[in-house]
Amino acid sequence: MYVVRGAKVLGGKAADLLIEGGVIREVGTIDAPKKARVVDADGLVALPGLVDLHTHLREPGREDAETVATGSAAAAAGGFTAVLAMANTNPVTDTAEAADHILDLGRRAGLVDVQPVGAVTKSLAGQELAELGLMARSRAQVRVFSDDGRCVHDARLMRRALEYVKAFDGVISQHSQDPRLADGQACCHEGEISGRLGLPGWPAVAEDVIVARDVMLARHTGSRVHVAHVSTAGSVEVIRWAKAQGIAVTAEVTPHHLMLTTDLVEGYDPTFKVNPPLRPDEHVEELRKALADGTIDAVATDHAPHARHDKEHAFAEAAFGMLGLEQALQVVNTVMVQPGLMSWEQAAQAMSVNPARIARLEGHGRPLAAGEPANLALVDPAASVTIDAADSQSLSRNNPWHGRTLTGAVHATFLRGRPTYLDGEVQQ
Ligand SMILES: NC(=O)N[C@@H](CC(=O)O)C(=O)O
Ligand SMILES: [Zn+2]
Ligand SMILES: [Zn+2]
Repeated sequence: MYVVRGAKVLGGKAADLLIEGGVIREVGTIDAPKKARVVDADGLVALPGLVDLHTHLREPGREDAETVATGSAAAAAGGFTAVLAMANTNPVTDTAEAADHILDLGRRAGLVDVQPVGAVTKSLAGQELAELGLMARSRAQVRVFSDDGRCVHDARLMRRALEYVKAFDGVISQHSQDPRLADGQACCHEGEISGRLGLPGWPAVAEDVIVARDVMLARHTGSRVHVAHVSTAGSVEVIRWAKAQGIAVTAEVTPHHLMLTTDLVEGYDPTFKVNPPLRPDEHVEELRKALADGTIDAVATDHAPHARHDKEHAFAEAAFGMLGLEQALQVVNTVMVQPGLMSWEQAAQAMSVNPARIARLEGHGRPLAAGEPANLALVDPAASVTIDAADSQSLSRNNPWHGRTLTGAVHATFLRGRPTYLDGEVQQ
C-alpha cells in the first residue's frame, strides 16, 4: 500500500493518491494508514503511465544490443508502463507463436506491459501478408501491425492489409518511405547540408508521397492507418487534411524529430544517423505545431538500440537509429511543456491516452481516478539534468542526448500499484 503525497494531478491541483491492490483507491486528502509507504510528491506532476507505440527491444536475435528485460528497465526509468515492441527482430514477429513469446518475455521481466507489434508481411519481405488474423486471435491479441524498418510500399499489399485488420479493429503502422525515392545508400536528409558533405540523402517527399497514398487507402477501405515517426512538414499537411475529411489516420512523432536538426550530421557522428533522418528547422517547427494542435496524436520513441560494432562506423556505413525511452518525457517537457506550447494534460494525451487508444491497450492511458489501475508516473518538471549515456538502463549507448542538459526528471513509475522505478533505481 502506497500513499503518494501532494502530487499535481496532470499538472493541476495537488492531491494525495492511495494505491492498494493494483488500483488507485482514492484521490484527495488522505490520512496515510500505518502500513502505507508514503511517497513525498510535493512539487511533482502525476501522469498516467506513459505508453510507447514504437520500441525496438531487439530480442530475439540481437540480445547484444537490447533484451526485453533491459529495454523494459529503460522504459520504467522513463516513466512508461507499456511499450509496443516492434516486429523487426530475428526471427521476425510474424506468427501468433512469436507474438506470444514476446508477451511472455515481457511478463517475465515484469517492469512494463510489453505488447508485441505483428509484422504486416512474412519476414518483413514485402511479398506476402503475415498471419494477421492468427496474431490478432493469439493470447497477445495483436492489434498493431508494422513492417517498421521497411515501408509496405506495394499499394496492393497495403490495401489488403488494411482490409484484413479492419475485421478486428487493428491498425497498420507505416514506416513511410518510398524506396524508389530513397536511394539505397542514402544516410541523411537530402538538402544543402548533404550536398556540401557529399553524403547521399533522401528527400522529404519520399515520406510525403507514402503518407498521401496511405490516407487515400484508409479512406477507400475505411480502415485505420497510423503514420510512424512523422518527420516532414509535407506529411503534417497531408495528415491535417485527412483528419479534416474524417479519414481514420493517426500519427506519432519521436522526441528526436521534435528537438534535433539535420545540421548535427556535420560532425559525422553516427549517433545522429536515424531513419527517417533529422530534418531542417522548418520541419521541426511544423512537427511541434502539429503535436500541439493535435494533428499529431502521439509521441513515440522509436527507441532503436544498436551495439557498438554496428554503430561505430563511418557515417555512411553505421546502423540507423537512436535510443529514446529514458529521455522522451524530458525532451517533451523541454521543447513543448516548459516553453508553453503544451500543457501537462496535453502531454498526458500524447504520451499515454492517445497511444493506448491507438493500440487498443486496456488498462493504460486511463484517468488518475479512484477505481482505475494504478499505472502512473511522477515527474519533477523543473529538474535540470545533464544526460550521460553511460547512466542508461539500455544495453546500448547510442544516446543522442548525451552531454545535453534537459529539463525534468522521472521520479517514480508505478505499474498496477507496484513501483517499477523509485529513488533513482529500477525496482526489479
Ligand atoms: N529508426 C531507425 O533508424 N531504425 C530502426 C528502424 C526504424 O524505425 O525504421 C531500427 O530498427 O533500428
Ligand atoms: Zn521506421
Ligand atoms: Zn522503428
